[in-house]
Amino acid sequence: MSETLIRLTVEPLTAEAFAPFGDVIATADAQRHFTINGGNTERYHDLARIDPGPDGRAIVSIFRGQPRRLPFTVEMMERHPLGSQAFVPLSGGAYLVVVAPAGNPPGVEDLRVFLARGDQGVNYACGVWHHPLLALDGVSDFLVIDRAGEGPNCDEVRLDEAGVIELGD
Ligand SMILES: NC(=O)N[C@@H](O)C(=O)O
Ligand code: NI
Repeated sequence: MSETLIRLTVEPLTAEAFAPFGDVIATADAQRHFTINGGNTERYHDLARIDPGPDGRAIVSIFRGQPRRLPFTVEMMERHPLGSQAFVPLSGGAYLVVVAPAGNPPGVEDLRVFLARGDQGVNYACGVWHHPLLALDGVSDFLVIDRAGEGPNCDEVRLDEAGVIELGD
């Protein structure tokens, strides 16, 4: 395995940029919102395509992530071939999202890195490669919606070349 460490570019998370990988769950990106409850509440409607697959069941969990130290070296990626996986921050801190298109195992050149705000969630579409949770600002809770059911639903790959994430210039 090469010892090359490539510095990865970090992009701000936007629905447009993330569209090839899934959905951004945020009020600012709602295609549709409307007032309910007699005017008390605004519903930001249908923000993500939750896909537990034909034989699965959507479940809701909470992940309590320890903060990652920067610079962070991305050495592996994973995917869930049988269902989507959504992360919605509950603690309000920023976090990192590292993804690559579904399909063949990615190389470091295929990685996209996004810095997500604490008011943005993400939903990885079925089979999209991603790095496991990368919380930044302290111990962080995330509501997670993904699949329970039969069959292996987590493939992991090690990258031939690692990528390094640093924030700031
Ligand atoms: N393994 C697990 O449930 N977590 C990962 O899928 C992840 O994306 O954090
Ligand atoms: Ni995952």
